[in-house]
Amino acid sequence: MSILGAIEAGGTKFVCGIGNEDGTVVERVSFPTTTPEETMGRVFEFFADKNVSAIGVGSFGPIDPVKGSPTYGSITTTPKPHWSNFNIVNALKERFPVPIGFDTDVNGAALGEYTWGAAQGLDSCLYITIGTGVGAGAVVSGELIHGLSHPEMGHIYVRRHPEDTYEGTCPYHGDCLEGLAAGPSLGKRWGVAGAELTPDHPAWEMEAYYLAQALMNYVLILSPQRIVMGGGVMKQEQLFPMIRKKLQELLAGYVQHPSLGDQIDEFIVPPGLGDNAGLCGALALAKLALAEEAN
Ligand SMILES: Nc1ncnc2c1ncn2[C@@H]1O[C@H](COP(=O)(O)OP(=O)(O)OP(=O)(O)O)[C@@H](O)[C@H]1O
Ligand SMILES: [Zn+2]
Repeated sequence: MSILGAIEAGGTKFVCGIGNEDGTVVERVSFPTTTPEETMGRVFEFFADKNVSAIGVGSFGPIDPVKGSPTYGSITTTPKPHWSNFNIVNALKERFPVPIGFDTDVNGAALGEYTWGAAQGLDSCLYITIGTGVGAGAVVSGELIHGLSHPEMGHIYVRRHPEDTYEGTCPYHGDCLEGLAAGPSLGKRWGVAGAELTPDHPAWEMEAYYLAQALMNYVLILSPQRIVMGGGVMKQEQLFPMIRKKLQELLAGYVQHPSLGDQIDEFIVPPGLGDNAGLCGALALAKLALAEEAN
């Protein structure tokens, strides 16, 4: 079996790992994201003696994941200092002459859940993370979604909760989904970090209201067979039943399917790969790159 390399390239930290085609991670390291030179130096050092057959990168964005585009492989317009227009794929290729898979962190996580996790055996799934930001990726008919670039499903507009006067944190849109529902918005709205709010706090009803609206839009547009919800905020397990119920209320019976009815507990689920969802996602991108190279 081939040895595969995985890089979860986050805006705060990078996680590098080694694994195999079963989705098993055998070694991992993590370090803070500083400058591209320093951070990639540590990546090169980690993989130098690992003899990997392919490397997958699940990256923070926005990125250019469209093969054939002149800027394919780069992080494009990030406000993060030094990383704008940095081409990760080219940097890796210069060092390691193996297939490199590259996609958004959330497209990677969707592929990982589809390949080894909570969406195994299905044709489609959507993965959404509610963390420092909100992002979602999807597999549809067995393929990751790309287009002009990649979907940005965390920045959709949602109807405002009647009792919410908070302006929203998104630097681009103010009160888009990410602005109203990502982890930092909880702290700013309620004056206490999300992790400190008790499970019966009204914050969670509002949070579920926003997330259920987002899920309704994804159901109506993509019709995924399963929705996997991860990220720091979804550690609040009470959100799952609240989101399922609100989604059913919002859909109001318009889309008829058992997954939206009495089987909704299996439709909206936590990551099957747990806290490894991100790294396994990158591993799945490596596996895909290796398979594409063979074709
Ligand atoms: N138990 C918790 N309950 C509620 N919010 C939490 C909890 N744990 C973490 N958070 C919030 O989740 C956010 C961090 O999310 P996460 O751990 O997914 O990190 P991240 O990788 O930085 O996020 P992103 O994927 O957006 O880059 C913070 O805003 C934090 O306040
Ligand atoms: Zn936004």
